[in-house]
Amino acid sequence: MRSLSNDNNGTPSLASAKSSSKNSSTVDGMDDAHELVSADIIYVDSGIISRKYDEPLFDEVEELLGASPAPRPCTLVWRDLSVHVKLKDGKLKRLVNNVSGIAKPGTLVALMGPSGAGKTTLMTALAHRSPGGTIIDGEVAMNGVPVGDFMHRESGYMHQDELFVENLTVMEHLTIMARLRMDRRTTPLGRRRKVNQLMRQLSLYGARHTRIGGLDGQKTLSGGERKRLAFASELLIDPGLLFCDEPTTGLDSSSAQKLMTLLRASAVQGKTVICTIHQPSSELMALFDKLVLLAEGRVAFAGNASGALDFFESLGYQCPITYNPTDYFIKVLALTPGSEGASRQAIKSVCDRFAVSDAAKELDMEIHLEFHLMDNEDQDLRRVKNNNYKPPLLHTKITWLVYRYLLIIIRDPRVQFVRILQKLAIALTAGLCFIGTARLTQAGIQDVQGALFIIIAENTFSPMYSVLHMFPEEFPMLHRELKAGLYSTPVYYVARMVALFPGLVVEPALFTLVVYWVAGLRGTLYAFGFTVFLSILVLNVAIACGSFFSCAFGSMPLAIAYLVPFDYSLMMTSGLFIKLSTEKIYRDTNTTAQQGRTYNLAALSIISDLFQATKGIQETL
Ligand SMILES: Nc1ncnc2c1ncn2[C@@H]1O[C@H](COP(=O)(O)OP(=O)(O)OP(=O)(O)O)[C@@H](O)[C@H]1O
Repeated sequence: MRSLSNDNNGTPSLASAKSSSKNSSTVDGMDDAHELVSADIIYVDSGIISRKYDEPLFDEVEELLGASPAPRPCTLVWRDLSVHVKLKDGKLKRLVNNVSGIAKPGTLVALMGPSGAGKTTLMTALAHRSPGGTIIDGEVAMNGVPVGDFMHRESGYMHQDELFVENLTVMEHLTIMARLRMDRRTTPLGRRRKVNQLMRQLSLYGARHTRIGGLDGQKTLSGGERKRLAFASELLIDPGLLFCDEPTTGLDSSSAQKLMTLLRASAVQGKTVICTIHQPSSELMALFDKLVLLAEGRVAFAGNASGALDFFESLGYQCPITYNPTDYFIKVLALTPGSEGASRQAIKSVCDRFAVSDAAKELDMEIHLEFHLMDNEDQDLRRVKNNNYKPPLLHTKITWLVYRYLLIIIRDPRVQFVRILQKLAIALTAGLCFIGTARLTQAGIQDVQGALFIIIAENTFSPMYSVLHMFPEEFPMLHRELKAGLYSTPVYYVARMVALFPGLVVEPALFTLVVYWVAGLRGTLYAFGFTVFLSILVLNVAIACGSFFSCAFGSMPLAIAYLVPFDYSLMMTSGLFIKLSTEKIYRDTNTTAQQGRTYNLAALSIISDLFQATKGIQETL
């Protein structure tokens, strides 16, 4: 019988890395020090997969992840877990179907299955990070406590597609994350040490001043470095439980190996690591302790990787000698194009057979025991134990978020410079048009009105449209950070607005100053000050209006489509073009109108315009 093993001694990859790492420094040596060589992992015909971690391998773990204190042991257990989403037509779609499992401290669990099997859905449900609109049935508990918001501080979650504020450097990102995530009792020195330690351990120290995304032509982080940075961000709080969604996707085999070795090291340290992974090589697979195979939202196998070969063989699925076993399992569990019905039947049969297998019964017993212990223990006491974490204070979060947004604004001086130049150019052009004409005489009254209109219009339309992209661009990261419990929506909003504030004052003041002075409007301090004050207010209202539309419609094209008829109607009725007092009164002549209800014609036309435009846009979209 064929099976997988690490090496002839049953000694895993980390141990094999030890000798080679002796000559290299911890900082830069990690890249070559901890690589597995293919000779370390071979197929053997012993009949049993004998990959064991007999030795705790603390030396190697320390080299990889430093001498941090052992994490709090975390046992995650889930029973009869089903996940549904509500579709647009109101129907429920089941993505995960009645699955149960357990992940214990010090184990690295592989969650595998064909694309669309429900791996990410299951993992987000276990991590208490499911997107809104998801309906979860069943039980999930960590260390005997049903999962809840505490999962944000007790667990780390590495997403499949990592999102960063691209303008920041590695060090800035980690420093800000440390301020937003770490316990508020940690001293500044402790935080700095942690950030530096993680950068060294994850080979990011050399790139600490490199921008994550950078501008054209600047050096930016590689795919592997980005993944390691995401990993470092999660390790800041030393979570006992780590979820990793396809951490190796997009990496070459060497970078994937390094990252998986780090995850292995985390597990050896005592963490519980659950990781979805797509078709890992035999070398990578050898790093996992447990394998969970999902298909069509159901468990097709759960247990030691060795057992999977035996289980599939017992069903008549003999893995060809030339095949990587994990590739073979996925092939068996994937839908075959053209014969989906037969594939579904075969998958159902595998899942049904696993449900009544000895491995499943053993697993059930373990799970029941965990829940039984949970029922018999004082949950309040457990909660108190879990609640040792003190989150950063509100003002700390706001301050560091403001710092982050200010960095984004000033990081791209070219844009700021061009914006200021543009403002000055428009102000000069407008002002020059009114030189010598904007006098407070009967002849000059139209020009004064024109100059004032330019001041108001420039402080309304361009700022209103310039913020439309802001929220839709930030939504993905905002959602993720809200889900991770880093801050709340009001904290985000306050920080965003505070960061915008300098621009909200400087820009209108500068513009008004130039137009006012060049056009030669009334030269008293009071008149000038009052005009600047009104421009600032107008600009703030415009920004608020733009923000509202960008939040309400979620995408820039949609927000523009709704905003144009809205601001057009407001402009028409602003009093400059039509005096409201001269507008006709519309009197409704039907029954209810006879009671004397009157409507302003302009207001009606705005509403009707808006509805027409909205209808047209919705039809187009
Ligand atoms: N909000 C949703 N509405 C409808 N279907 C959804 C929704 N979210 C996920 N699905 C469907 O649920 C199934 C499982 O999705 P999930 O992302 O968990 O799969 P996965 O196993 O992680 O796949 P992959 O390996 O490709 O990332 C997929 O068929 C997906 O299309």
